[in-house]
Amino acid sequence: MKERILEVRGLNVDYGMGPESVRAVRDVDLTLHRGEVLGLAGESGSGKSTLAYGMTRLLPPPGIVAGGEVIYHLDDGTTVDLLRIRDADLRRLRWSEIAIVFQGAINSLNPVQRISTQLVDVLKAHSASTPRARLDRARELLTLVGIASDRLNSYPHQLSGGMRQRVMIAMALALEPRVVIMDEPTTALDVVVQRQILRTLVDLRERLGFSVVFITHDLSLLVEFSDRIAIMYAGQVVEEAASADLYRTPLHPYSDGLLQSFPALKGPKRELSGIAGSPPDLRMMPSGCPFHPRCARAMDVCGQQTPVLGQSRAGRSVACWLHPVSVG
Ligand SMILES: Nc1ncnc2c1ncn2[C@@H]1O[C@H](COP(=O)(O)OP(=O)(O)OP(=O)(O)O)[C@@H](O)[C@H]1O
Repeated sequence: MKERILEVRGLNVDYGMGPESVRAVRDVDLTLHRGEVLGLAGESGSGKSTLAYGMTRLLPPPGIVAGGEVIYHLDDGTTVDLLRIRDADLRRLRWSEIAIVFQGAINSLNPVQRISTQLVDVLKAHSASTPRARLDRARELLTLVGIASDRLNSYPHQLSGGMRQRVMIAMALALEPRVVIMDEPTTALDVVVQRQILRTLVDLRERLGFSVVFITHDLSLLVEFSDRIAIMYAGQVVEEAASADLYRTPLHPYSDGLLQSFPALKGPKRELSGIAGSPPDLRMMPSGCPFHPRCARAMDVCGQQTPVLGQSRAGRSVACWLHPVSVG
C-alpha cells in the first residue's frame, strides 16, 4: 500500500461563531500519499482555499476550525496532529516539511528587494549555512525551476508573471519540503504558461519525491497533472478518484458537469454544457444533497437525505444516491 503522508479526518471549518456562523468545510476526509499529486477542484466558493488554510492552521479570522484532525506522518514514523501541536512546533514544520503557496502569492514578492535577497532570507530563517552556501543554493533553486541563475539579482518587476510564479515555487522548495500545497498558483497566468509551470512542478516532484496538493477550479489542468482528484461542492468532498477514472467515468453528476465545462483533451470533440444554476448560499443550504437543486438526475431521496462519501459498489468514492455506498 502507498505510504500516507498527510491525512485530513472529519475536518469542519466555520466562518463566524454562534447562530450567524456558516460551515464552509464540512466533514472532509482526504489522504495524501508520498510522492503523489492530489488535485482539489470545485467552483469558486466550494471551500478549497478554506480547506487548505484550515488544515495548515493559517485561517484568517473569522475562520475557525470547528473539528477534525490533520495527521502528518513524520519521516521517523511518528505522527503529529497539525491542529493540536504547539505553535512553535508548527512553525518548524512549515517550509521545512510542508510548504504552502497561496492564492495571490505571486504578488507577495517584495517589490523593493532583489530575488536573491528574498530567496536567501527563506534559507537564512531556517538553516544555519554560510552566506556563500545560501547564495549558491538560491542560484541552484532558480535553475531548478527553469530560471537562468543570472536573474538572481533581478527585482520582481523585471520578471514576467510566469517567472515570478517560478520564483514562488523555488521558495517553496527551498528547504526540501515533503509536502507542497498550492492554491490556484497559476490562475493569473495564461494557459500556456500555466501548463509549463505545472509541468516543471510535476517533473520536480518526480526528481525530488515531494507530494503536492494542487487546488484549482480548472479541472482540465488537474486531469492532466494530478494522480488523484477530489471534487468539492458546498464545502464537502463529493467524489474522489484516480484522475484517469474521474476523466473517463465521473460518477457524481457535479463532477460530470465540471468535466463538461472544458474541451476534451483527447478523442472526439464534445458539446460544452457546463452546470446550470449556482452553488448554494452557505447560510441557506438545501436539504438532502447540496447539489440536488442543480442536478438533472435528482430523485426524491436527494432532497430528503444527505448522501455521505463512501465506497460505491464499484469501489469508487462518491457521495451520491445514484451510487449507493456498499454496506458491510
Ligand atoms: N471571511 C469569510 N467570512 C465568511 N464567509 C467566508 C469568508 N471567506 C470565505 N467565506 C465563504 O466560504 C466559502 C468557501 O470559500 P473559499 O474561498 O474557501 O472557496 P474556494 O473554493 O477556494 O473559492 P475560490 O476558488 O474562489 O478561491 C464561500 O462560500 C465563501 O463565501
